[in-house]
Amino acid sequence: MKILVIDDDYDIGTFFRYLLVEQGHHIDLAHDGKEYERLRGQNHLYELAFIDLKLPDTNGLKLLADLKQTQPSCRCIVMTGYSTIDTAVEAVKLGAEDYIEKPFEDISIIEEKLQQPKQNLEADDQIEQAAAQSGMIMGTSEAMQKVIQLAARFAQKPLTILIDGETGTGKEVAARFIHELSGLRERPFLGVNLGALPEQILESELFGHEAGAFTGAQKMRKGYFEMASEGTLLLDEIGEASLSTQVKLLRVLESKEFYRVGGERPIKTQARIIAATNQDLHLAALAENFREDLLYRLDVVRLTMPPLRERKEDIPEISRLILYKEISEDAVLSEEALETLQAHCWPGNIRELTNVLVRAAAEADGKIERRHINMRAPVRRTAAQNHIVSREWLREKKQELEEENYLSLESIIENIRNEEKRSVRDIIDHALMITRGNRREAAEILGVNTRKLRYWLNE
Ligand SMILES: Nc1ncnc2c1ncn2[C@@H]1O[C@H](COP(=O)(O)OP(=O)(O)OP(=O)(O)O)[C@@H](O)[C@H]1O
Repeated sequence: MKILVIDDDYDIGTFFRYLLVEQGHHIDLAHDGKEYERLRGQNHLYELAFIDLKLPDTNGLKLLADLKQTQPSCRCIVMTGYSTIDTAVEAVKLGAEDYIEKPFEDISIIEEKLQQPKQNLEADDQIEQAAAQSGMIMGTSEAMQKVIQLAARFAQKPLTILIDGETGTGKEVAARFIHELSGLRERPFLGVNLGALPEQILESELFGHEAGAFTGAQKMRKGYFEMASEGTLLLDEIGEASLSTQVKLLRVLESKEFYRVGGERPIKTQARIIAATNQDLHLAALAENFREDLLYRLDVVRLTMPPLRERKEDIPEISRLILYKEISEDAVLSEEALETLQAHCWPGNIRELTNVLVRAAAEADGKIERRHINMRAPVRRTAAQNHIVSREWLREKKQELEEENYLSLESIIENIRNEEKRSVRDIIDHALMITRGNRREAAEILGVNTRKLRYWLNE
């Protein structure tokens, strides 16, 4: 095999040469960017490259990107110290097959890389299987394929994964998918919704409690961290966690240890943590509603689930499979019905699509036509709508509101509008501040395109 090793440490070069030449491989060494350029000029074709990320005259990521561009079939493994794990994650996103940490604990990890990787077919099979087990419909859209590839690359690494995306996009399904792919599938997968429980109950749910820790705690009980130990723990709706829960989570992520409520003995956890949120945690951190240090711990690998409106080509397959699963294999959609589904913007994403399909199937009792598709979820009527609204009642309400605020209705509305504008401006200002005025990056943080941001700025 023809192998390229890029590392400024001469000892590492010697080590590789000794190991690889002895096994009959051909090896080229580059100690910096300049030597890489020289080899590049000689048009060698490599099957495998080991690339150190820290080089004296350039960045290993740059060389990796160049190598992947000029020789896409060359498998690249980056070498990194644990402190540069973020860069290693970046490298995998750029196309590196894997990263290995230096110093090498034993050489088997390098020898493993000398074997041909698992056939793509086999890897594809594993992905299909994990999708089936987790109930994830993958579709073929580019947006979703990117997420799946990224998930597959990181599933087996002991890294924390943050999954974000709008409500109903399948964050929980994706977490199960990762668990299935991770090699932990025989171990437990547990999910806990951090927004659903009051603070004190949540603490004992997460960490467990000792017998007698509080009134009613008659027996010792294990918490999620303990039950999921060695498996996967999904911290769902992490953006809803109170600041004090955030502190406790940070402590566990840092030390891999926790105490049961009322306990004195630290308990170790190996649980692989996946966090999910539909909030922009970076904005929440800016507003000081989310701890930055915790965000940094969680946001090692981020998967952003695409909204359904950005994967409209997947709607036929998703609809067909949902109907098959939820209704029957005979339930079918007419062409027009499908067109209607593809034209909708789906603010509630796949959850909303499921509800719409189930309602339509109930109404159609056979082939689903356009007329059976009703996007609007049943709207809960407000008190005012149920009231037989009289002029009298309206006048009274208006008066009540104006007296409460010491202002006319018109001024109240004006104030609300100004207040809204001010908070939007604050958010945009902050986004520009942390990106040092880079509009493209700021727009990315805010989840809009640069044209929209420009429009907002003009506004
Ligand atoms: N890719 C998918 N394949 C099949 N079903 C999906 C997919 N994505 C979402 N769903 C279905 O949509 C519903 C919502 O999914 P899920 O709970 O994973 O979304 P979520 O992003 O975690 O939502 P929320 O933020 O509101 O908790 C579930 O019924 C789930 O089965």
